[in-house]
Amino acid sequence: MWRRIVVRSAAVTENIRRFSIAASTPSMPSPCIVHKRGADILHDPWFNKDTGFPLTERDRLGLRGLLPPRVISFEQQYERFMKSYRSLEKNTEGQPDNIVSLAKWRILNRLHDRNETLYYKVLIDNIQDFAPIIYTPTVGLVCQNYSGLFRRPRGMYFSAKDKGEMMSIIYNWPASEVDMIVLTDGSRILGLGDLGVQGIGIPIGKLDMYVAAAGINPQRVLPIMLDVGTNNEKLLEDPLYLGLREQRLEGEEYISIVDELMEALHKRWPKAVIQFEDFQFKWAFETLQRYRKKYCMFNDDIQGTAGVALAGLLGVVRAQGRPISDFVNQKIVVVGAGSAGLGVLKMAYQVVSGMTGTTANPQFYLIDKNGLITKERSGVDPSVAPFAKVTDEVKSLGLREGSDLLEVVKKVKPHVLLGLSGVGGIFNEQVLKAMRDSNSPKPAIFAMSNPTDNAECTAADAFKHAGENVVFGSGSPFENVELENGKIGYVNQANNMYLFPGIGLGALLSGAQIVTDSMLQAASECLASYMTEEDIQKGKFYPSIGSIRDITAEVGAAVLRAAVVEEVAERRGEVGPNELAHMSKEETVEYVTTKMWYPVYSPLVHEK
Ligand SMILES: NC(=O)c1ccc[n+]([C@@H]2O[C@H](COP(=O)([O-])OP(=O)(O)OC[C@H]3O[C@@H](n4cnc5c(N)ncnc54)[C@H](O)[C@@H]3O)[C@@H](O)[C@H]2O)c1
Ligand SMILES: O=C(O)C[C@H](O)C(=O)O
Ligand SMILES: [Mg+2]
Repeated sequence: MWRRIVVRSAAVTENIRRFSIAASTPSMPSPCIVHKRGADILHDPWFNKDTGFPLTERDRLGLRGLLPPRVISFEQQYERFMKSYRSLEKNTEGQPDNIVSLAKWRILNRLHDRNETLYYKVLIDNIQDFAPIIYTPTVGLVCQNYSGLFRRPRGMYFSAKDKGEMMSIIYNWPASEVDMIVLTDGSRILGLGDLGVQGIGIPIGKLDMYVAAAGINPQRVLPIMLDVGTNNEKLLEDPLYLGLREQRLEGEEYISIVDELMEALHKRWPKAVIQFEDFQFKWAFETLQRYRKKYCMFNDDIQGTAGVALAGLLGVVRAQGRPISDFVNQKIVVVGAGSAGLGVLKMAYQVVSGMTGTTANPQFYLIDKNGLITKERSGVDPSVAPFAKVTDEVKSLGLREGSDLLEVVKKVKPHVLLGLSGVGGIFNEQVLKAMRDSNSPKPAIFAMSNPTDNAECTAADAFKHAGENVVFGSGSPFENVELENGKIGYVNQANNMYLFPGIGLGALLSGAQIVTDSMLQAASECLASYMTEEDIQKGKFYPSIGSIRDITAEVGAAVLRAAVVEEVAERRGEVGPNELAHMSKEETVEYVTTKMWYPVYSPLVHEK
């Protein structure tokens, strides 16, 4: 017995040592095997280096004569791209925002289609500037115009017509290894509604963030659109619409097609993590329940958003100068009882129960398009029911079933007003002024709906009407606000981008069979504790997007550790749960960091 333990821990120590060395020794990029030659390489964005191919490589790969003779370094290519991007910015000055954003998206997309290594290098180094183009909010505009913008396919497209054949279609994907999959059916794209096949832009944007923030190798990501029709009449009538021109599948027909796709994905890539994204309410919860114990999957809108919002809500308590345990006394009004709003409330209830050791009945209020939700409401969805308020409780405040937002804010006087309704401007002047009159020293306003026009209020309006003392977060980026007192009103981007890349990365590296609640909680706690007291006092609850790779490594490590503790981790390559269990927190972060892909030109080695 003793002998076995000693032998095992020696091996563990050796593995940890090897990783520490790997982390600290700068190494040559590993060679990359390529099964093609000549022009085929130039036309493959995974391998293409444009004018960056060294002469020896041109010789080896049959590229001589196919490129101008001069070799341009990676750094020079980078500079050249950035120069053309900056000149586009200058040339489009004064034009409408949408036109400028789309022009920026086009130039980045062209690079993405041509040379992925350079694309991800510019993306990572300029994430602050480029995230709003390849991700929220511009990605919404791209989805709305997708059929017109379409030039080249990206990812896989499955449709209702593929039923019965998905298991074979899946093998049409050229990469033998896939780590991260983001899947949508296009039914609730941001706050823009049903965009059918055009919703493919969302998985593409999310996976770009996976590469940029979590260092997932872009050769191992797979965006998927499951086109089961659309109920969007405008799209159905559009002769250039690229999806199925029929109404969405419903009921058993719908779920059986998702079942088939999930089975096919699992069969070919059993270790891949699958993120569900932008599914309409009725299927978001149903599919999560159906698959979360069977596959390594999570729903970003429900679970990723919850963790990010919770980190913000705990930040509000800290900003008020109260101990975290005071969270149980916070009055929070959540506007929007959909996938996102319910996800947030569910996690917030769990935290309160954890803190109080009892079944929670906190002062959290839920509003949907029909107003305040109470037990009196008939026909409430079972996922909403636990958050409906007891009628007598709201009566004592002078409220009733269906009370409107303004009334609720006036009577409840919440510490936090959190919007996940998809309705732009719903936090209007009156509502914001009512927040100013709440008793909180630092009222918090989270206008989390996307894209920008769907935000419940703008940052400027929040500071103007609710007072310069407010703390503010929004799903889409807004500029910081110059306040009349000469200070800066800080804008937090309260977006699930701060968690989903780390959740996916941690799940992947731990080899987790499933994504558990404690892995998700670990992610949220990690984000919540990332900000210093000084940051919090300045109203900063989330890191700046420039540090997204750093926070993602931390979140990834936290998720990985939770998976090991919960014993859902499995060996993936040379490091298994045993070795991971023996790593300190710092070693885990270091391990996760060494596993992140970074864009450099690897020497290409041809193999038949
Ligand atoms: N910031 C983030 O990270 C993040 C994450 C997920 C979702 N979101 C955004 O949240 C929004 C909602 O997403 P979802 O998946 O929950 O959508 P959903 O369709 O599931 O839910 C929307 C909810 O809003 C309610 N609603 C509609 N009109 C309302 C009104 N006038 N007043 C009050 N409530 C109203 C609906 O009744 C419904 O309960 C979207 O805009 C999405 O972009 C943001
Ligand atoms: O995509 C985003 O920016 C966040 C979120 O997943 C959403 O659906 O709005
Ligand atoms: Mg989403």
